[in-house]
Amino acid sequence: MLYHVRMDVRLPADLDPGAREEIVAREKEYSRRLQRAGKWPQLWRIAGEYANFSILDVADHDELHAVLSGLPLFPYMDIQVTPLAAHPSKVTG
Ligand SMILES: O=C(O)CC1=CCC(=O)O1
Repeated sequence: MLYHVRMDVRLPADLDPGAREEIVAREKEYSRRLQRAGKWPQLWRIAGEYANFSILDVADHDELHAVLSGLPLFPYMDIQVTPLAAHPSKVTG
């Protein structure tokens, strides 16, 4: 199943710079592992914001929740999920 996900990152302004660097590095590694596995096929920065639009390709809502709640930055994110269905006018092939 495909999901459109918006993630807004809201790290505390007073977060220790070393802790910030460490959690962002873990986030990068976590997302790259999922990208290589084909579960995170699209990742776009929203221009001018510390936020992204992503497309996640996972089995179901439960796997989506597991992926999102496993994000190192999950405690510092606002997340909006939109499940995607096939559009009848889409040309395929
Ligand atoms: O920087 C972000 O938008 C948060 C994020 C999600 C995956 C990643 O590598 O960073």
